[in-house]
Amino acid sequence: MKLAFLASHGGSAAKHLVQASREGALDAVPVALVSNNSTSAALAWARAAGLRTAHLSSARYPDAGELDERICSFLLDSGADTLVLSGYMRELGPRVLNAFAGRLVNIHPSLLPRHGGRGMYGDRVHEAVLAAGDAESGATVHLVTAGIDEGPMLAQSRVPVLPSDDLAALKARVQAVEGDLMLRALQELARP
Ligand SMILES: Nc1nc2c(c(=O)[nH]1)N[C@@H](CN(C=O)c1ccc(C(=O)N[C@@H](CCC(=O)O)C(=O)O)cc1)CN2
Ligand SMILES: NCC(=O)N[C@@H]1O[C@H](COP(=O)([O-])[O-])[C@@H](O)[C@H]1O
Repeated sequence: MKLAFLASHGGSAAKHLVQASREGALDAVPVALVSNNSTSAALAWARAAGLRTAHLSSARYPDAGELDERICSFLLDSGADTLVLSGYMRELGPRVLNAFAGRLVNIHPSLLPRHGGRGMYGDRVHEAVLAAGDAESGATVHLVTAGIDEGPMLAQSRVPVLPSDDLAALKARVQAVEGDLMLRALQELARP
């Protein structure tokens, strides 16, 4: 399995997968990372880890079709056969979706289908969980399809929501389970 990643910020799940690959816990070779954020920590650690990297964004390519093509070409040229979204905050276009159909996964910081869809990302998700008074939250790994967060779910990990929780506490508890959840999902995907 040749892994590529898309990340907008820290790319923590991607970093966990790279570490697992290096330690032999995942039969995969990380090859590339793309970010829409030129100052993202993900671009920095990916470069340091020897991955091919690119900054590809709507600011550089305002035409959505051209951006989709640029991302797709870069990923295919890297030799990637599997694509992981690790906190990527933009809608993927049809070229990337088609090129990696069935081998394209995303991690979302809630128990989908609750608190997902357009506009639901990052801290907004945890704020929605707290506002709804949910007794539990967690993370979901799902296959990525055209509709935002609508693809088939591959794995979920549940955490309690405590009465004392604020945004930071809930976010930290959810993020603490994301890396191993993504690893479990990729191990399943890698199985022959
Ligand atoms: N075609 C698809 N593209 C993406 C999917 C998907 O399922 N199908 N998943 C998302 C990941 N994601 C949540 O898991 C997500 C990310 C961002 C948004 C969103 O509303 N973004 C805003 C812009 C936010 C910003 O730039 O800071 C927007 O597009 O208006 C929703 C869900 C990734 N892509
Ligand atoms: N809808 C997508 C979404 O909200 N993804 C979430 O963004 C965070 C990225 O953090 P990171 O960049 O530090 O890994 C993660 O918690 C991930 O689940």
